[in-house]
Amino acid sequence: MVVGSILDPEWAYRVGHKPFEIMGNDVFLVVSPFHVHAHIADAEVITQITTRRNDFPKPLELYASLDIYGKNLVSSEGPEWRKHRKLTGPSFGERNNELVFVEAVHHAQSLLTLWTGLDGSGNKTVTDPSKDTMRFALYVISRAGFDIRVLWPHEEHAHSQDEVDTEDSLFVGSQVPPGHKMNYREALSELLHNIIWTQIAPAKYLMKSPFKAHQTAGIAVLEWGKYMEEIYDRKKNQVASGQSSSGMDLFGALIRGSGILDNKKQSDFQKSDLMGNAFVIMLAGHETTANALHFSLVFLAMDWHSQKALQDDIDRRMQSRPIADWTYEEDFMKLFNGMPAAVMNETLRLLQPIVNIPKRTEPGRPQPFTMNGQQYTLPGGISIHLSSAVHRNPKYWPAPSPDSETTSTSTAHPDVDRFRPERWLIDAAPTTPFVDLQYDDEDLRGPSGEDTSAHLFKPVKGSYIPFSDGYRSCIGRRFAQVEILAVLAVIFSQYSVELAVDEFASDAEVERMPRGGPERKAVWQKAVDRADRLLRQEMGSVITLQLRGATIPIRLVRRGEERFVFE
Ligand code: HEM
Repeated sequence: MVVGSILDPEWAYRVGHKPFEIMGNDVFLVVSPFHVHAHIADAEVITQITTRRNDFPKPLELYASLDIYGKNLVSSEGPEWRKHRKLTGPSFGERNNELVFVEAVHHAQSLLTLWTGLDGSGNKTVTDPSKDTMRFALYVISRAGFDIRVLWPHEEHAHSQDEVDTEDSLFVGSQVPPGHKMNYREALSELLHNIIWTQIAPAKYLMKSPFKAHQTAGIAVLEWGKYMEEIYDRKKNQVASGQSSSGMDLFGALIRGSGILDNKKQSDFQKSDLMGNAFVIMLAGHETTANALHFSLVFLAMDWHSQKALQDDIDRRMQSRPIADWTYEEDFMKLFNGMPAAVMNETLRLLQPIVNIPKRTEPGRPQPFTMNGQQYTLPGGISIHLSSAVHRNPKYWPAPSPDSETTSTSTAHPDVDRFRPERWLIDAAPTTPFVDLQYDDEDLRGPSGEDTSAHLFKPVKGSYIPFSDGYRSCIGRRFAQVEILAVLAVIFSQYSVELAVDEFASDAEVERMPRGGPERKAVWQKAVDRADRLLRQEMGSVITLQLRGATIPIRLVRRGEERFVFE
């Protein structure tokens, strides 16, 4: 069973820590005549790998598909990576988080309107919430990062063309603008869906292929490139004329930082470097966050007690102040120290968007490491997988107190494999003081501060790596945390999320079943079992881990109007 499982590249998501238990070790090698793979679920070893950047570089061949528009921060190593990190790093400082918070709150309300209707009554089935969370996260990064305002279809009528034309920012909506074949959102979403094809041929040849998927990929590559060109030209003119924009203004910062407009100096950068970075930040900046939001909603819909605890915690922390008064400065830390962060952390623990963080050793350069006081060596020229199974390694993840209730899926799964955000609340007092990594160059670092709140359970260093760790950790970690916590707070301060049960019973049938009674519970349980099966079996990664070929429909209902509450 284990041998069969580990041939699946995403086995760590499907079977968790089991193979390590059977092997009796949290590091094991899979050796074939062609290659050696090391799988690692030990926190101490993971920390050594993430902090020794030169000994354990990234396998760049895996990132080639991200180079469509140019080399970038994600797909480079060594001195080239330093160059890209220095260019992009300054845009991710603390001062930009306010903007991310504001945009996330704004778009969260638009998302709610889409899901609950203009009158906010809700209780309508959202068949594929992942599509909308993807749209939400794309709109936040577009505005916060690139000054592009994307209008939701239900909001387009509220913006006259005159208003749109006089704004400094670029407005894009569902219309296909002149000179384009796809709207902005379609171009990126088609590109991401079909990115694999970009590896077999350049866009202009893909467009001539008899296969629809190839043609779509080709068009999407060119379309997205055109949008980027337009944004670049617009920004270039703004920078050249000394205009400044608020917030991250990533493109502006890239143009200024690269010195590309400075005719007197030889720049280290080319336009393709700016395009390449803009593309990967847009991509990395929305798919991961969208998944985390989507899965948080589904997990909470399956677990009424955790959802209620979340709502109570948000009410207590935000004290029913109107959403319009929420600010990053006053409110982010409240959310980061409480149940909203516990929900976010637990979702990322169970469904880490990048299942195996890939590293390697250089050929001919074996690398020593220590584990439990013993010295070992990883051979040179091998692939290394920092396995998300470390997130389900029982030695790092104590169960929450037995009296923290759960209505979630059956207790058939071991605790460590279940969604229990309460496990993050078990040690509410700050434990050891936070010790930040020493970076040899401050410009190379991403966001400062802790991965998780000091007021919540503090995982052993290296045992919780949804954002990776060390030098090559996620530069957008704080961006993502601000965004996810803001949207969770907006949604759950007003609404509850439930699984839609349309497949099992009509609305009229549900209404006839007594509230809280066994008949209703049986229907709800069917929806939970289906969702549980899909989340455990039907996911796959193209770039990040997502549901593939199936959806888990949900409904948002006003708080107090829930249909499926069982004590
Ligand atoms: C829940 C949300 C997110 C998760 C779980 C996540 C996870 C990760 C992980 C695991 C890596 C390391 C990848 C590797 O080693 O191959 C990474 C890198 C990166 N992430 Fe994120 N990310 C998230 C959100 C974001 C956001 C919002 C942005 C930008 C706005 C972003 C931009 C990047 C970039 C540019 C890198 C490459 C950094 C480097 O190599 O120096 N990510 N992310």
